Amino acid sequence: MPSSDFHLQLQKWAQKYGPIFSLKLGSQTLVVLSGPDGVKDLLDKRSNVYSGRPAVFIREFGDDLNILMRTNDETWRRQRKMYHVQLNVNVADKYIPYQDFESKELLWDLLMSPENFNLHLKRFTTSLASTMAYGWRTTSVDLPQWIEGYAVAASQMQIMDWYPILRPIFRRLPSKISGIQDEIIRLKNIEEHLWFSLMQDAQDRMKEGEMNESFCRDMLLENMSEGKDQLTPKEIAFNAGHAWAGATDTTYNTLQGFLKAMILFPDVQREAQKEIDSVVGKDRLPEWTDLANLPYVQSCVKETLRWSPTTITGGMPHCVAKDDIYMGYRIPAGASILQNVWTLNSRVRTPREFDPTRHFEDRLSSQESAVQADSNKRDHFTFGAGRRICPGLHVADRSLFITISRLLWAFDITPEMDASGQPVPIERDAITPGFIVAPMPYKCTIRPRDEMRAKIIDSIWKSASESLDENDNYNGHLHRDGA
Ligand code: HEM
Repeated sequence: MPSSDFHLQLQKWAQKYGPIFSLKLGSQTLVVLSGPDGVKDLLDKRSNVYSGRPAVFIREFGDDLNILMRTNDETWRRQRKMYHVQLNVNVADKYIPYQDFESKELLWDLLMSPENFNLHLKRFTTSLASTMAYGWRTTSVDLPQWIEGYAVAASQMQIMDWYPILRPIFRRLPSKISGIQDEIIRLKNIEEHLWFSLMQDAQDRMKEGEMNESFCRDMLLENMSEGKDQLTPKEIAFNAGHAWAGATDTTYNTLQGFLKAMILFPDVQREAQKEIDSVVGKDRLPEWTDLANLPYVQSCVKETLRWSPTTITGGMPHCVAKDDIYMGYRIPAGASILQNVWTLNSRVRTPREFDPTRHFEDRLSSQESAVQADSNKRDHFTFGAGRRICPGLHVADRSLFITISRLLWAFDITPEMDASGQPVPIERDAITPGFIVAPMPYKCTIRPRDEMRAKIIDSIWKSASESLDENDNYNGHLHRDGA
């Protein structure tokens, strides 16, 4: 197993062994799907047996309420249903006022200090996620560090995933030898306390009559009505927390990929700006309602998700519930099923070219595209598949279109120049290691396209920020007015 560029090794193996092959990790089997048909035939069509999650060791600490990791049991079904009810295509528009507002601040931040573009993108995505999850904004980028702590602890314990037989021994190790167990318990306690206090805060604000929409508030309201699929308070607290976590890095990394593509493919940037100028004009920002009239920009969003997939191996593997046969191969019960997203997204002609025209005929939303009967026509595989497909994809579609169209309307995005006037080179395919990846840090120059646009950004942000209270938070009118 390579310690870096795992996706490239998977691609090589797919070229050698075909669209389905397996790896033996200790005593465990990992089946790798690298072709659209395998994804459709197994994860979609046989979703009754391919929708579990592998029993990774870290799940044994705490109550296993992280929906991404939980297997598809009764609790997952209720948790997932709540996501569906609150984030489906008919209700996803309720978050547009937040996307509108936060993207206005993003434009203004970039106007003021473009050299800090990465920090601004991070604040933007974190704040967007916290407003959608809880209804309050994040004005700084000091994220809870325990999320990263988890990733480190989980990777240190990977051997226990490959050899489950070692788990009882590991659990008996004195903490001064293992140390990791204590660290995980500490992180779990921090997490639990945080999710509960945030939910409590949402409840307090509801009592005070606050009107702002949020996933947490809407779950609490939904749960008050009679129904057989009630969630416990702890399940609500964890659902909200994991919506926040699920929405943050994914959107942040995807936007970093977009800016990088614009530097590397200036003709695409110009073409998209031309479309925006002819449809939207100079005097106003693009809106979600412009989607149908901006096919090239919508194609840029699709191409960003294809070209720079943050969930490069599908986020978290699925797990198969019983022995199965596919294309003559036996897939054993309990095997993990990994979506080789990098390879799946690279099956097009000239895959490392950022070419929105390949999506030009495809006006489908991410959800519609992901369930197309002809799986070869799917725009990309970055949101996963089957019953575990990302439930936040309608919200993500809106966040990405609103932000990308506005960045293109407002700015020219170009490479940074060195002292001799030459562009600082950027390695096209360099990405961070891990399972949720981002482009390796790069430099770029972001300038308003003209003086008038700079003035418009300034005045739009000034008037938007008038709707904030003394704590820089929404004052409750934001949603109702859509202002
Ligand atoms: C560009 C943005 C995003 C990308 C690329 C992305 C990608 C993914 C992927 C690949 C999965 C696993 C799918 C599978 O197992 O087949 C997933 C799961 C999930 N995503 Fe997203 N996501 C994004 C945004 C969001 C947002 C905005 C939210 C919430 C508002 C969200 C919430 C979740 C949740 C809760 C799960 C776990 C679902 C389950 O295991 O049943 N994601 N996402």
